[in-house]
Amino acid sequence: MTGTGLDIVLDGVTKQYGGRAALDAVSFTARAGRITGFIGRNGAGKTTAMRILLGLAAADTGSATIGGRTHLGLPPGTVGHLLEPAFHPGRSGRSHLRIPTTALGLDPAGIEDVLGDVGLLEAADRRVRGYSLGMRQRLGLARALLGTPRALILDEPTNGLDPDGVLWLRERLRKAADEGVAVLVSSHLLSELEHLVDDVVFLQGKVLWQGSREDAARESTDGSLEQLYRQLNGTGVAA
Ligand SMILES: Nc1ncnc2c1ncn2[C@@H]1O[C@H](COP(=O)(O)OP(=O)(O)OP(=O)(O)O)[C@@H](O)[C@H]1O
Repeated sequence: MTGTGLDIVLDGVTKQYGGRAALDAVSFTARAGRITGFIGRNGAGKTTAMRILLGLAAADTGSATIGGRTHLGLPPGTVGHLLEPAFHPGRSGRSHLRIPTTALGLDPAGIEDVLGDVGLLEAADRRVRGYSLGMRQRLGLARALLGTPRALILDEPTNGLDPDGVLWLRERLRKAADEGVAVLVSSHLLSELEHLVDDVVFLQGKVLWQGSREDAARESTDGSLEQLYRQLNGTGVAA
């Protein structure tokens, strides 16, 4: 189960690293009850924006809020996230879920639910060192879905997933959005996002374009996100 949603809002966020702007006055809203695709080249600032939303990096100017509050001001467990997941290779998948479950005071039965959800029940007691890339990604998603998150922030969630995993994720994120959760998902796979998102934000340090999937289809000369990406970047090369 996921909880009723909260808008994810970046408002005029600028972030510089070594005098170069990774984000330049970036503003967008990923609305509750919708899936927002976050699209951009390598180095476009997607991860930086997500790190700022999660309180892992500080904006130089502007604000990053979820339901009107910064991440620090939210009750623990409000935001499920998948961002460069790190696991202890010597611990089992299940034990990686026990820690946040205890810390957040969640019902331990939820661990079995999410393990079943991501298809890791059989492998749950094996050490993560023996997991494939896709299994690690599933474990990261299980952690993001624990409890009743009201917003989901997922950086490249389809990385390493097999076709079953991709299809499962698509349905799971739609279910979350239908329950009112705000879902912000970055991906390099434009074709994957075609089938997933309600709204899109094209980022290249600045917001190049944002709007609904329907508006994107109207803007794109052939209706696809891939073509709109080409138009915005003035290039024949897709991400
Ligand atoms: N901690 C850091 N120190 C210095 N520069 C950084 C740091 N984090 C990000 N950057 C720089 O900020 C810019 C944006 O990086 P970011 O990782 O946010 O992009 P991205 O869109 O997530 O890229 P990718 O698709 O490759 O994951 C890049 O130029 C990157 O080198």
